[in-house]
Amino acid sequence: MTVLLGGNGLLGLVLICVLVIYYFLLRAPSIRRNDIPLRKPPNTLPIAGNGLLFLQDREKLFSWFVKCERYFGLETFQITVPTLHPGVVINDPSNLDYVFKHEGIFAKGNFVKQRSWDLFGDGIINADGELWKAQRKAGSHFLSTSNLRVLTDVALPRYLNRSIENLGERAKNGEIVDLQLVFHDITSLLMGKMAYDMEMHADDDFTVAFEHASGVVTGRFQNPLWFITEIFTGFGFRKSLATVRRFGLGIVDNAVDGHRKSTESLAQTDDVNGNRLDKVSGSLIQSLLASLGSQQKLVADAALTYLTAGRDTTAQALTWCLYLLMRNNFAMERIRDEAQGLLKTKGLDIQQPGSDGDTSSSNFAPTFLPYTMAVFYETLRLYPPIPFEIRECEQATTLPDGTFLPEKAIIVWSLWAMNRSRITWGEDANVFNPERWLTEDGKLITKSASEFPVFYGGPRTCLGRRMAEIIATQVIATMALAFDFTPAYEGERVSKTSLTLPMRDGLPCYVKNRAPDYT
Ligand code: HEM
Repeated sequence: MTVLLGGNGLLGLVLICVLVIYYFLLRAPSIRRNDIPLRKPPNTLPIAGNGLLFLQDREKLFSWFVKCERYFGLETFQITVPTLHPGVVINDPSNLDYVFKHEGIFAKGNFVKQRSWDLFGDGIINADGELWKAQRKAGSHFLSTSNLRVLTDVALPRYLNRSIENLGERAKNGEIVDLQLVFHDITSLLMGKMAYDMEMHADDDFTVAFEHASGVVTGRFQNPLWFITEIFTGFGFRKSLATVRRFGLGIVDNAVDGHRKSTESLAQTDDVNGNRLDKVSGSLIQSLLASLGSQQKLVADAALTYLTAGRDTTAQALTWCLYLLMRNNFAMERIRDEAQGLLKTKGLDIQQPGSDGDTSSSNFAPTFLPYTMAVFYETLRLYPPIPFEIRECEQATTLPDGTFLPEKAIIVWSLWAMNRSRITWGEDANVFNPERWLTEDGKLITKSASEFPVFYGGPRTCLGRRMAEIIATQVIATMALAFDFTPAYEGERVSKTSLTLPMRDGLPCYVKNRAPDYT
């Protein structure tokens, strides 16, 4: 025990006392199915339950969830962590469907909010009721069809072409390039400009601080005594939070200032695309200001939550996608064939980049590239950017499989494990196989949210799915046509501790120009 707590004997003693008090005084109210207690994972300890397991490295935890899914199949099983309310793990899509459809019963609850409050405050991910509605409405306005057209026609080609030019130069110099940073920069610039009318980059102070804070918050879900250990270890966290908060308030100040300036002088130029982009710029933060009023801290929370929801998830998905494509050259070649074929049918030999974009980006819209979309979905299946979900029962309820859950019970599902289920995905569930997403005549197969929950489901389904898909097909197809990528690392890549799924140490690779006209 003392080893677990970094050799601190006093903390070890505190932990043992808490465990004993918990065991004798606060034992869980019962979760059951047909009046029988649920099965527990093998190796569940008498007092510590599964608590020690959650202190492990996340890769081991991911594997444990996969092992449990193989062991229990679709059966809901119980987990116990000292000091916490009783919990279950679900793997059955019909139970998940029930969760998605009963938002009022399965809330984030105190369990999630207490841990993530420092980072997200009342941002949409944590908000309920009117606060949630107001932020969702602002987001729907930002992600409207007309704004997404500006993304496709102007913003994305502009930032993607700049990135391709830059990569082309670095390729000529034989540099090793971290693709995770490249993708993060594209999504930072996109979200920065369109949502907040600010120039944002992947390596600015805020991003580094946010990643650090996100890692600490994730640790809180694994360590039931986080509020004690953070007294000793939380200095870096508090520093990161201060940077994050400063940045959030900076977004709000910039928006208030920008709004004043733009209403003073709405100068239009002859640059039609530039004008289109300028009209959309900052539309998310302006909508948030309009709907949440003058509460600066609240608007800042909302802005930061949208930023991580939109920017980090998408950049991470692209990173894992290129990682998988480097390991599966057959898929890279098929993407190239599909993209070339599409350009030929449109009478374009190769897309013209480097002109600050603003043209032809809709060539690579998701509907025209089913194979590329299949690769993207297969990536999200194997590397879901949000790998775990946790909810708390606001009231007692019974799942479709007959599992009774008392009020306050915790319900967990691991997308990492569900997406590797042989029952749902077949014997080759662990294998990267984009074909599983296509019909015999090459059309994209759609899956229900409960079978493929990477974008969540029900009323709180991801608002930015369409945006992510537009960015994905455009970036993947363009990169595949422009460059050959070779790994500059050995072995497999894993993720680092975070609420999402960043790749640990990035994705370093060698880049070679394919089409000379690209640079
Ligand atoms: C591949 C990329 C993406 C994935 C896998 C993804 C996944 C998810 C998931 C799983 C949730 C539910 C989170 C929770 O409440 O626990 C969610 C919510 C959300 N996502 Fe995404 N997302 C992606 C991209 C985006 C983009 C580009 C945006 C645009 C800004 C966005 C905006 C949101 C918002 C606003 C919510 C909160 C919805 C609500 O609570 O009503 N997402 N997303």
